Amino acid sequence: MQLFRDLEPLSSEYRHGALTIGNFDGVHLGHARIARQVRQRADEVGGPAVVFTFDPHPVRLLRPELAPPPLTWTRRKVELLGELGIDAVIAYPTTKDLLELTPNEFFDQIIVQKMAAKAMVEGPNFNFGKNRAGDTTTLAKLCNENGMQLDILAPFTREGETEFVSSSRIRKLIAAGDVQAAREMLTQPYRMRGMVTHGAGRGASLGIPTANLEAIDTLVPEIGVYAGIAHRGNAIYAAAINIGPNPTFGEKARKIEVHLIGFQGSLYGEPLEVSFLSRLREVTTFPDVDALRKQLAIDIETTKQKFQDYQTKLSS
Ligand SMILES: Cc1cc2nc3c(=O)[nH]c(=O)nc-3n(C[C@H](O)[C@H](O)[C@H](O)COP(=O)(O)O)c2cc1C
Ligand SMILES: Nc1ncnc2c1ncn2[C@@H]1O[C@H](COP(=O)(O)OP(=O)(O)O)[C@@H](O)[C@H]1O
Repeated sequence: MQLFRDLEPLSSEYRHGALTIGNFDGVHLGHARIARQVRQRADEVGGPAVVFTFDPHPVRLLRPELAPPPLTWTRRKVELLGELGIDAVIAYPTTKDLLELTPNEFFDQIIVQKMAAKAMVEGPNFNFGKNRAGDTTTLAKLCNENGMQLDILAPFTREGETEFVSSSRIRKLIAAGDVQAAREMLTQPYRMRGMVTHGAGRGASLGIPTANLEAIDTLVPEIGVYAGIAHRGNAIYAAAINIGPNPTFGEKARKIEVHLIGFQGSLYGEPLEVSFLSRLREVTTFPDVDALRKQLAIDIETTKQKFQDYQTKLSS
C-alpha cells in the first residue's frame, strides 16, 4: 500500500487503474463495499486500485466552524483501505485553487491527465468540482465521453435497517458513547491516538497506573468508562479506559486515561493508539479510594472478557 501526497507526477504503476474519490472517514461498511468494487474493476482493467481523498476535508478549509472532528487520521485510513485491497491512497492537499476547478476541469486535469483512470466507482451522493456542482449524472457523461467504466453503488444499508451507514451517523454514536454500535458499522473498532503525558501520579499508588493521552486528533467519545484495546507498536493489550474527570479526587478536568492490562514499564512520551470495544459505565464519585479500587478491579475483569470475546469473534 502506498500513500501519495501529490500527483507530480504519479508513477505509471499507479495510473491507468480503477479509482474512487471520497473522504472515507472512519472506513465503514459502505466504504468497504466501494473499495471491494474498486479492487474488482482494477483487476478487470489490469491496473491499480486507487482511492483519492482530500486532506484536509474541504469543509475544514471552506467552513471550518462546520467541520466535525474526523474519525480517522490519514495513515490509519491508509491502513484500513489497504486491508480492503486498495493499492494506493492519494491524500491530496486541499487548496483554494483546487476547489475552484469546475467539474469538467477537475475531471480533465486530475482524473484523466494525472491519473489516467480507466474505471471509477462512487456512491450515489458523490459531488465534485467547484461548489460541488458536479454530480453522478455529470460524472456518467464525462466517463462515457472518455471511454471509462463507471459504477454508482446504492448506499449501503444494514439488514433490517432503513437508514444507511454513514460517517456522520457513526460520529453521532461515538459522541454519545455508543462505541459498540459504531463498531458494528465500521470495518474495525473505533480507534484514537494520542501522546502519553504525566498525570497527577496517583494511578501507580492506586495499583492501577494509567497512561494519560493528549493531542488527540480525532473525535473523543462521550465521558465514561470503556473496554478497549491499546496498541503500542505491534503489541496489543486489553485496556480499561476512563474518559472524564476524576470526581473521587475532586479533579474536574476531562482526562483520557488508559490502563494497559498486563503491561509494566514506562510509556511517557510515547504515542499510543486505543480502540474502543464497548462502554462499561458512567464516571462516578466514589465515597473513598477503596470503593474506587474495588470498582476498577471489576472494570478490569469485564474488559478482559470483552477483549477475549472480540478476539474469539475475530478468529471464528
Ligand atoms: C477504567 C477506569 C475507570 C475509572 N473510573 C473512575 C471513576 O468512575 N471515578 C473517578 O473518580 N475516577 C475514575 N478513574 C480514574 C482514577 O481516579 C484515576 O485513574 C486516578 O485518579 C489516577 O490519576 P492520574 O493518572 O492523574 O494519576 C478511573 C480510571 C480507570 C482506568
Ligand atoms: N499497565 C500500565 N498501563 C498504563 N500505564 C502504565 C502501565 N504500567 C506502567 N505504566 C506507566 O505508568 C504511567 C502512569 O502512572 P500513574 O501513576 O497513573 O501516573 P500519571 O499520573 O503520571 O499518569 C503511564 O504513563 C506509563 O508510563
